[in-house]
Amino acid sequence: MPVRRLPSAPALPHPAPPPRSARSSVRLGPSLGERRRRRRGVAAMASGDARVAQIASSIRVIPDFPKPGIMFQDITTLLLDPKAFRDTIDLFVERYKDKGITVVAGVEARGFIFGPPIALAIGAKFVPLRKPKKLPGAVIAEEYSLEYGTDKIEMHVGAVDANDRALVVDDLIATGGTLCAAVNLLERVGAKVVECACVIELHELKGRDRLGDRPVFILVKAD
Ligand SMILES: O=P(O)(O)OC[C@H]1O[C@H](OP(=O)(O)OP(=O)(O)O)[C@H](O)[C@@H]1O
Ligand SMILES: Nc1ncnc2[nH]cnc12
Repeated sequence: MPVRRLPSAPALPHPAPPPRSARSSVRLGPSLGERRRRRRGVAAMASGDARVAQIASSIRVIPDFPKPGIMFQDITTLLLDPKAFRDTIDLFVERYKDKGITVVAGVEARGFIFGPPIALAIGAKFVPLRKPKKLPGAVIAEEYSLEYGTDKIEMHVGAVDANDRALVVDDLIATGGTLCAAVNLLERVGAKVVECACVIELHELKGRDRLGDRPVFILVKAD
């Protein structure tokens, strides 16, 4: 299998930060990490938590994938960095552990990476929202449009009910179509959607607008 070379994508994008003592206390313009993130199309969301900057710098951006013009936010490099991965899960768990959430719904495929560890840590069940024809039982389905195409997600009937308080987890919000479809599935069975949580927001695509007043929590904003 030929290996595709990605000149703009570093193999190991996690240079160790300099020791605190080596950093200047006076900032003349953006930090080196911030300049790197901006060059690569990723900006840390101003959350005030130091862990977010490291998470942002661990995400690789691949231009023109899967189509020309798309800046693909690749979270697989975040997964290569155990500290960044753990910090990502911890930040979500810290936010949701006392919110009475009974179900974490993860969207295929990348919501299956972040959703289950959050669900286990907060003592909630995990429900996979899957692409069509993958779930064996009776399902309800929602169609939606994407930044690069259309798709559908399905949920098992009976997995979630009107007594549930739900958290929807995915890696990224772009146009908001996927999260909107996920929220619709949960609300159709009467669940209360407490919040949607994503690692990355492509804020220029205004996905939040599509979700109306449903709250979305994100760690990293990308251009
Ligand atoms: O906000 P939206 O415009 O709906 O886009 C966001 C969705 O797009 C990506 O998944 P994708 O559909 O590429 O599927 P995959 O995770 O199976 O590759 C991403 O993981 C989100 O689920
Ligand atoms: N730019 C992007 N990067 C990664 N996943 C996406 N899903 C939709 N747009 C995306």
